[in-house]
Amino acid sequence: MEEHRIVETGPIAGDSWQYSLRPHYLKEYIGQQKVKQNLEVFIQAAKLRQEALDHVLLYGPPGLGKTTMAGIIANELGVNLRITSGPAIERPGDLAALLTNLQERDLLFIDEIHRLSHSVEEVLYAAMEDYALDIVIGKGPSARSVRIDLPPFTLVGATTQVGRLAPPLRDRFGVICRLEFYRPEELVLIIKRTADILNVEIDDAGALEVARRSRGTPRIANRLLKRVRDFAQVAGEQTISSALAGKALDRLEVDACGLDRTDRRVLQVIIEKFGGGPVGLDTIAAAISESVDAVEDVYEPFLMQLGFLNRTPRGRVVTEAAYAHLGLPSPSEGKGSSLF
Ligand SMILES: Nc1ncnc2c1ncn2[C@@H]1O[C@H](COP(=O)(O)OP(=O)(O)OP(=O)(O)O)[C@@H](O)[C@H]1O
Ligand SMILES: [Mg+2]
Repeated sequence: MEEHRIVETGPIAGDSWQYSLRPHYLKEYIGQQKVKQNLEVFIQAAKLRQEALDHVLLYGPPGLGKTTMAGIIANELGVNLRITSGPAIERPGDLAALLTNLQERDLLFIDEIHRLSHSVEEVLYAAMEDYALDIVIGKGPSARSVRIDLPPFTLVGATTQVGRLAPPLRDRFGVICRLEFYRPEELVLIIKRTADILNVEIDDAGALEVARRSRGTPRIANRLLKRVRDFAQVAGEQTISSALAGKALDRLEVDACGLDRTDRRVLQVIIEKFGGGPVGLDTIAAAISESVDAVEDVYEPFLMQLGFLNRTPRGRVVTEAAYAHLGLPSPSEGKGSSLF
Protein backbone atom coordinates (compact mmCIF):
# COMPACT_ATOMS: atom_id res chain seq x y z
CA MET A 1 0.00 0.00 0.00
CA GLU A 2 1.15 3.48 -0.77
CA GLU A 3 2.11 5.48 2.27
CA HIS A 4 0.70 8.96 2.65
CA ARG A 5 1.64 11.93 4.77
CA ILE A 6 -1.09 12.87 7.18
CA VAL A 7 -0.48 16.47 6.14
CA GLU A 8 -0.65 15.62 2.43
CA THR A 9 -2.46 18.54 0.79
CA GLY A 10 -4.06 16.47 -1.99
CA PRO A 11 -6.84 13.98 -1.36
CA ILE A 12 -5.57 10.64 -0.04
CA ALA A 13 -7.13 7.21 0.41
CA GLY A 14 -9.76 7.41 3.11
CA ASP A 15 -10.59 11.07 2.46
CA SER A 16 -13.83 10.45 0.59
CA TRP A 17 -15.85 10.98 3.79
CA GLN A 18 -14.95 14.66 3.42
CA TYR A 19 -17.03 15.01 0.26
CA SER A 20 -20.19 14.92 2.34
CA LEU A 21 -18.88 17.87 4.36
CA ARG A 22 -18.68 20.18 1.38
CA PRO A 23 -20.70 23.33 1.90
CA HIS A 24 -23.32 23.88 -0.82
CA TYR A 25 -23.86 27.63 -0.76
CA LEU A 26 -21.67 30.72 -0.48
CA LYS A 27 -23.00 31.60 2.96
CA GLU A 28 -21.76 28.27 4.36
CA TYR A 29 -18.32 28.65 2.79
CA ILE A 30 -15.96 29.94 5.47
CA GLY A 31 -13.18 32.45 4.72
CA GLN A 32 -11.92 33.59 1.27
CA GLN A 33 -13.91 36.77 1.83
CA LYS A 34 -12.71 38.65 -1.24
CA VAL A 35 -13.36 35.75 -3.60
CA LYS A 36 -16.83 35.21 -2.15
CA GLN A 37 -17.80 38.87 -2.36
CA ASN A 38 -16.76 39.12 -6.01
CA LEU A 39 -18.38 35.88 -7.05
CA GLU A 40 -21.58 36.83 -5.31
CA VAL A 41 -21.88 39.95 -7.47
CA PHE A 42 -21.03 38.16 -10.72
CA ILE A 43 -23.44 35.31 -9.96
CA GLN A 44 -26.26 37.74 -9.13
CA ALA A 45 -25.63 39.75 -12.30
CA ALA A 46 -25.59 36.66 -14.51
CA LYS A 47 -28.85 35.50 -12.97
CA LEU A 48 -30.50 38.90 -13.48
CA ARG A 49 -29.44 38.93 -17.12
CA GLN A 50 -30.43 35.27 -17.46
CA GLU A 51 -27.07 34.58 -19.05
CA ALA A 52 -24.34 32.04 -18.48
CA LEU A 53 -21.80 33.24 -15.91
CA ASP A 54 -18.45 34.28 -17.38
CA HIS A 55 -15.73 31.64 -17.25
CA VAL A 56 -14.04 31.46 -13.84
CA LEU A 57 -10.46 30.46 -13.02
CA LEU A 58 -9.74 29.37 -9.44
CA TYR A 59 -6.12 29.00 -8.46
CA GLY A 60 -4.12 28.32 -5.33
CA PRO A 61 -2.50 25.45 -3.42
CA PRO A 62 -4.33 22.09 -3.15
CA GLY A 63 -7.03 21.48 -0.55
CA LEU A 64 -8.21 25.08 -0.17
CA GLY A 65 -11.66 24.36 -1.58
CA LYS A 66 -11.51 24.93 -5.34
CA THR A 67 -13.69 21.91 -6.15
CA THR A 68 -15.99 22.88 -3.31
CA MET A 69 -16.30 26.39 -4.72
CA ALA A 70 -17.10 25.10 -8.22
CA GLY A 71 -19.98 23.10 -6.74
CA ILE A 72 -21.20 26.16 -4.86
CA ILE A 73 -21.17 28.31 -8.00
CA ALA A 74 -23.31 25.71 -9.80
CA ASN A 75 -25.75 25.57 -6.87
CA GLU A 76 -25.98 29.34 -6.60
CA LEU A 77 -26.68 29.56 -10.33
CA GLY A 78 -29.10 26.67 -10.15
CA VAL A 79 -27.43 24.80 -13.02
CA ASN A 80 -25.97 21.34 -13.57
CA LEU A 81 -22.35 20.67 -12.66
CA ARG A 82 -20.10 18.44 -14.77
CA ILE A 83 -16.74 17.56 -13.28
CA THR A 84 -13.64 16.49 -15.17
CA SER A 85 -9.91 17.15 -15.11
CA GLY A 86 -7.14 18.13 -17.51
CA PRO A 87 -5.49 14.71 -17.66
CA ALA A 88 -8.88 12.96 -18.12
CA ILE A 89 -9.57 14.79 -21.40
CA GLU A 90 -7.16 12.93 -23.63
CA ARG A 91 -8.33 13.87 -27.12
CA PRO A 92 -10.28 16.79 -28.64
CA GLY A 93 -13.13 14.30 -29.19
CA ASP A 94 -13.42 13.76 -25.42
CA LEU A 95 -13.86 17.47 -24.91
CA ALA A 96 -16.35 17.68 -27.78
CA ALA A 97 -18.42 14.93 -26.16
CA LEU A 98 -18.47 16.79 -22.84
CA LEU A 99 -19.36 20.13 -24.39
CA THR A 100 -22.11 18.89 -26.68
CA ASN A 101 -23.80 17.24 -23.71
CA LEU A 102 -24.09 20.48 -21.76
CA GLN A 103 -27.41 22.21 -21.37
CA GLU A 104 -27.76 25.96 -21.55
CA ARG A 105 -25.86 27.75 -18.72
CA ASP A 106 -24.47 24.49 -17.28
CA LEU A 107 -21.17 24.59 -15.46
CA LEU A 108 -18.24 22.49 -16.65
CA PHE A 109 -15.50 22.13 -14.01
CA ILE A 110 -12.03 21.22 -15.26
CA ASP A 111 -9.66 20.46 -12.39
CA GLU A 112 -5.89 20.64 -13.05
CA ILE A 113 -6.60 22.65 -16.15
CA HIS A 114 -2.88 23.35 -16.62
CA ARG A 115 -2.52 19.70 -17.63
CA LEU A 116 -4.69 19.87 -20.78
CA SER A 117 -2.94 18.72 -23.93
CA HIS A 118 -2.21 21.26 -26.65
CA SER A 119 -4.71 19.84 -29.11
CA VAL A 120 -7.51 19.88 -26.51
CA GLU A 121 -6.62 23.40 -25.45
CA GLU A 122 -6.96 24.67 -29.03
CA VAL A 123 -10.50 23.33 -29.24
CA LEU A 124 -11.32 24.88 -25.90
CA TYR A 125 -10.40 28.38 -27.09
CA ALA A 126 -13.27 28.65 -29.58
CA ALA A 127 -15.62 26.88 -27.19
CA MET A 128 -14.92 29.45 -24.49
CA GLU A 129 -14.91 32.48 -26.72
CA ASP A 130 -17.66 31.81 -29.27
CA TYR A 131 -19.56 28.87 -27.73
CA ALA A 132 -18.62 26.90 -30.81
CA LEU A 133 -16.72 23.74 -31.69
CA ASP A 134 -14.51 23.61 -34.74
CA ILE A 135 -14.19 20.02 -35.84
CA VAL A 136 -12.26 18.59 -38.76
CA ILE A 137 -14.18 15.90 -40.62
CA GLY A 138 -12.46 13.49 -42.97
CA LYS A 139 -8.80 13.15 -43.79
CA GLY A 140 -6.38 14.35 -46.45
CA PRO A 141 -7.54 16.60 -49.30
CA SER A 142 -11.22 15.99 -48.61
CA ALA A 143 -10.93 17.08 -44.96
CA ARG A 144 -13.07 20.05 -44.05
CA SER A 145 -13.73 22.01 -40.92
CA VAL A 146 -17.23 22.18 -39.51
CA ARG A 147 -18.44 24.56 -36.84
CA ILE A 148 -20.96 23.29 -34.30
CA ASP A 149 -22.76 25.77 -32.06
CA LEU A 150 -22.77 25.06 -28.35
CA PRO A 151 -25.19 26.24 -25.70
CA PRO A 152 -23.79 29.13 -23.66
CA PHE A 153 -22.04 27.53 -20.68
CA THR A 154 -19.67 28.43 -17.87
CA LEU A 155 -16.23 26.89 -17.63
CA VAL A 156 -14.70 26.82 -14.16
CA GLY A 157 -11.04 25.87 -14.29
CA ALA A 158 -8.91 25.06 -11.26
CA THR A 159 -5.15 24.98 -11.06
CA THR A 160 -2.38 24.91 -8.51
CA GLN A 161 0.03 26.34 -11.09
CA VAL A 162 -1.41 29.42 -12.70
CA GLY A 163 2.01 30.26 -14.15
CA ARG A 164 1.87 27.17 -16.35
CA LEU A 165 -1.36 28.18 -18.04
CA ALA A 166 -0.95 29.22 -21.66
CA PRO A 167 -1.66 32.98 -21.87
CA PRO A 168 -4.41 32.54 -24.53
CA LEU A 169 -6.23 30.19 -22.16
CA ARG A 170 -5.79 32.43 -19.14
CA ASP A 171 -7.05 35.43 -21.09
CA ARG A 172 -10.33 33.70 -21.86
CA PHE A 173 -11.36 33.64 -18.21
CA GLY A 174 -13.45 36.68 -17.30
CA VAL A 175 -13.15 36.06 -13.57
CA ILE A 176 -9.86 35.03 -11.97
CA CYS A 177 -9.82 34.17 -8.26
CA ARG A 178 -6.89 33.31 -6.10
CA LEU A 179 -7.65 31.19 -3.04
CA GLU A 180 -5.49 31.90 0.01
CA PHE A 181 -4.37 29.77 2.91
CA TYR A 182 -6.93 29.98 5.73
CA ARG A 183 -6.21 31.83 8.94
CA PRO A 184 -6.32 29.76 12.16
CA GLU A 185 -9.54 31.56 13.25
CA GLU A 186 -11.18 30.48 10.00
CA LEU A 187 -9.96 26.91 10.33
CA VAL A 188 -11.39 26.85 13.86
CA LEU A 189 -14.82 27.51 12.35
CA ILE A 190 -14.33 24.77 9.75
CA ILE A 191 -13.15 22.32 12.42
CA LYS A 192 -16.11 23.08 14.65
CA ARG A 193 -18.50 22.67 11.75
CA THR A 194 -16.96 19.28 10.92
CA ALA A 195 -16.94 18.27 14.58
CA ASP A 196 -20.67 19.00 14.73
CA ILE A 197 -21.32 16.85 11.70
CA LEU A 198 -19.14 14.02 13.08
CA ASN A 199 -20.71 14.36 16.52
CA VAL A 200 -17.38 15.05 18.18
CA GLU A 201 -16.97 17.41 21.13
CA ILE A 202 -14.03 19.79 20.87
CA ASP A 203 -13.44 22.93 22.91
CA ASP A 204 -12.22 26.26 21.49
CA ALA A 205 -8.62 25.74 22.53
CA GLY A 206 -8.66 22.21 21.13
CA ALA A 207 -9.97 23.44 17.80
CA LEU A 208 -7.30 26.15 17.72
CA GLU A 209 -4.57 23.59 18.39
CA VAL A 210 -5.74 21.47 15.44
CA ALA A 211 -6.14 24.61 13.31
CA ARG A 212 -2.60 25.83 14.00
CA ARG A 213 -1.18 22.54 12.76
CA SER A 214 -3.32 22.25 9.61
CA ARG A 215 -1.15 24.21 7.15
CA GLY A 216 -3.91 26.70 6.47
CA THR A 217 -5.77 23.91 4.64
CA PRO A 218 -9.33 22.71 5.39
CA ARG A 219 -8.73 19.27 3.92
CA ILE A 220 -5.88 18.72 6.40
CA ALA A 221 -7.83 20.24 9.30
CA ASN A 222 -10.65 17.75 8.78
CA ARG A 223 -8.23 14.84 8.48
CA LEU A 224 -6.33 15.78 11.64
CA LEU A 225 -9.59 16.24 13.54
CA LYS A 226 -10.61 12.72 12.65
CA ARG A 227 -7.30 11.25 13.86
CA VAL A 228 -7.39 13.31 17.07
CA ARG A 229 -10.89 11.98 17.67
CA ASP A 230 -9.42 8.46 17.69
CA PHE A 231 -6.94 9.46 20.38
CA ALA A 232 -9.75 10.99 22.44
CA GLN A 233 -11.84 7.87 22.10
CA VAL A 234 -9.05 5.55 23.21
CA ALA A 235 -8.09 7.88 26.06
CA GLY A 236 -11.75 7.85 27.16
CA GLU A 237 -12.01 11.64 26.88
CA GLN A 238 -15.42 13.17 26.11
CA THR A 239 -14.10 16.46 24.80
CA ILE A 240 -11.02 17.21 22.74
CA SER A 241 -8.95 19.75 24.66
CA SER A 242 -5.86 21.55 23.45
CA ALA A 243 -3.63 19.28 25.58
CA LEU A 244 -5.15 16.17 24.05
CA ALA A 245 -5.00 17.57 20.50
CA GLY A 246 -1.38 18.61 21.04
CA LYS A 247 -0.37 15.21 22.34
CA ALA A 248 -2.15 13.36 19.54
CA LEU A 249 -0.60 15.53 16.85
CA ASP A 250 2.87 15.18 18.38
CA ARG A 251 2.39 11.43 18.13
CA LEU A 252 1.47 11.86 14.47
CA GLU A 253 4.69 13.88 14.03
CA VAL A 254 2.89 17.04 13.01
CA ASP A 255 4.73 19.79 14.85
CA ALA A 256 3.37 22.98 16.41
CA CYS A 257 3.54 24.83 13.07
CA GLY A 258 2.03 21.95 11.10
CA LEU A 259 5.32 20.77 9.62
CA ASP A 260 5.92 17.06 9.21
CA ARG A 261 9.16 15.19 8.69
CA THR A 262 9.38 15.97 4.98
CA ASP A 263 8.94 19.70 5.49
CA ARG A 264 11.61 19.71 8.15
CA ARG A 265 13.84 17.69 5.85
CA VAL A 266 13.51 20.33 3.11
CA LEU A 267 14.77 22.97 5.54
CA GLN A 268 17.45 20.72 7.03
CA VAL A 269 18.83 19.75 3.63
CA ILE A 270 19.14 23.38 2.57
CA ILE A 271 20.84 24.21 5.87
CA GLU A 272 23.15 21.23 6.11
CA LYS A 273 24.11 20.68 2.47
CA PHE A 274 23.86 24.17 1.05
CA GLY A 275 24.67 26.46 3.96
CA GLY A 276 21.08 27.72 4.14
CA GLY A 277 20.95 28.66 0.43
CA PRO A 278 20.51 30.16 -2.05
CA VAL A 279 19.95 26.87 -3.79
CA GLY A 280 17.90 25.93 -6.87
CA LEU A 281 14.57 24.14 -6.79
CA ASP A 282 15.89 21.19 -8.84
CA THR A 283 18.76 20.69 -6.45
CA ILE A 284 16.46 20.68 -3.43
CA ALA A 285 14.10 18.21 -5.11
CA ALA A 286 16.98 15.88 -5.98
CA ALA A 287 18.43 16.09 -2.47
CA ILE A 288 15.18 14.97 -0.83
CA SER A 289 14.20 12.54 -3.63
CA GLU A 290 10.96 14.33 -4.45
CA SER A 291 9.67 15.70 -7.74
CA VAL A 292 10.22 19.36 -8.56
CA ASP A 293 6.42 19.68 -8.83
CA ALA A 294 5.93 18.38 -5.30
CA VAL A 295 8.48 20.79 -3.87
CA GLU A 296 7.04 23.72 -5.80
CA ASP A 297 3.33 22.91 -5.29
CA VAL A 298 3.22 21.39 -1.86
CA TYR A 299 6.22 22.03 0.38
CA GLU A 300 7.43 25.40 -0.73
CA PRO A 301 4.17 27.44 -0.62
CA PHE A 302 3.55 26.56 2.98
CA LEU A 303 7.15 27.05 4.10
CA MET A 304 7.05 30.46 2.44
CA GLN A 305 3.71 31.23 4.03
CA LEU A 306 5.25 30.55 7.45
CA GLY A 307 8.20 32.76 6.56
CA PHE A 308 10.66 29.84 6.78
CA LEU A 309 11.76 30.02 3.17
CA ASN A 310 12.34 32.88 0.76
CA ARG A 311 12.56 32.90 -3.00
CA THR A 312 15.39 34.98 -4.36
CA PRO A 313 16.63 35.40 -7.93
CA ARG A 314 19.55 33.10 -7.06
CA GLY A 315 17.49 30.38 -5.42
CA ARG A 316 15.73 29.42 -2.21
CA VAL A 317 17.03 30.70 1.11
CA VAL A 318 16.16 29.46 4.60
CA THR A 319 15.22 32.25 7.02
CA GLU A 320 16.23 32.96 10.62
CA ALA A 321 12.74 31.95 11.73
CA ALA A 322 13.31 28.49 10.28
CA TYR A 323 16.59 28.08 12.15
CA ALA A 324 14.79 29.11 15.33
CA HIS A 325 11.93 26.69 14.70
CA LEU A 326 14.35 23.79 14.16
CA GLY A 327 16.34 24.81 17.24
CA LEU A 328 19.49 25.40 15.21
CA PRO A 329 21.89 28.31 15.63
CA SER A 330 21.44 30.72 12.72
CA PRO A 331 24.47 31.62 10.60
CA SER A 332 24.08 35.33 11.34
CA GLU A 333 24.34 34.63 15.06
CA GLY A 334 27.58 32.85 14.28
CA LYS A 335 28.88 35.82 12.33
CA GLY A 336 27.82 38.19 15.06
CA SER A 337 29.69 36.37 17.79
CA SER A 338 32.84 35.98 15.69
CA LEU A 339 33.16 39.76 15.72
CA PHE A 340 33.95 39.68 19.41
N1 LIG B 1 -14.23 27.42 2.86
C1 LIG B 1 -14.65 26.29 3.39
N2 LIG B 1 -15.61 26.29 4.33
C2 LIG B 1 -16.01 25.17 4.88
N3 LIG B 1 -15.52 23.96 4.57
C3 LIG B 1 -14.57 23.90 3.65
C4 LIG B 1 -14.10 25.04 2.99
N4 LIG B 1 -13.16 24.67 2.10
C5 LIG B 1 -13.06 23.36 2.19
N5 LIG B 1 -13.89 22.88 3.12
C6 LIG B 1 -14.00 21.53 3.55
O1 LIG B 1 -12.79 20.87 3.35
C7 LIG B 1 -13.04 19.61 2.81
C8 LIG B 1 -11.90 19.21 1.99
O2 LIG B 1 -11.82 20.04 0.93
P1 LIG B 1 -12.00 19.42 -0.53
O3 LIG B 1 -11.29 18.15 -0.62
O4 LIG B 1 -13.43 19.45 -0.88
O5 LIG B 1 -11.23 20.54 -1.22
P2 LIG B 1 -11.27 20.83 -2.70
O6 LIG B 1 -12.42 21.73 -2.90
O7 LIG B 1 -11.17 19.59 -3.51
O8 LIG B 1 -9.90 21.58 -2.73
P3 LIG B 1 -9.02 21.81 -3.99
O9 LIG B 1 -9.91 21.54 -5.13
O10 LIG B 1 -8.65 23.25 -3.79
O11 LIG B 1 -7.90 20.87 -3.81
C9 LIG B 1 -14.33 19.73 2.06
O12 LIG B 1 -15.04 18.54 2.14
C10 LIG B 1 -15.07 20.78 2.84
O13 LIG B 1 -15.83 20.18 3.84
MG1 LIG C 1 -10.14 19.46 -5.56
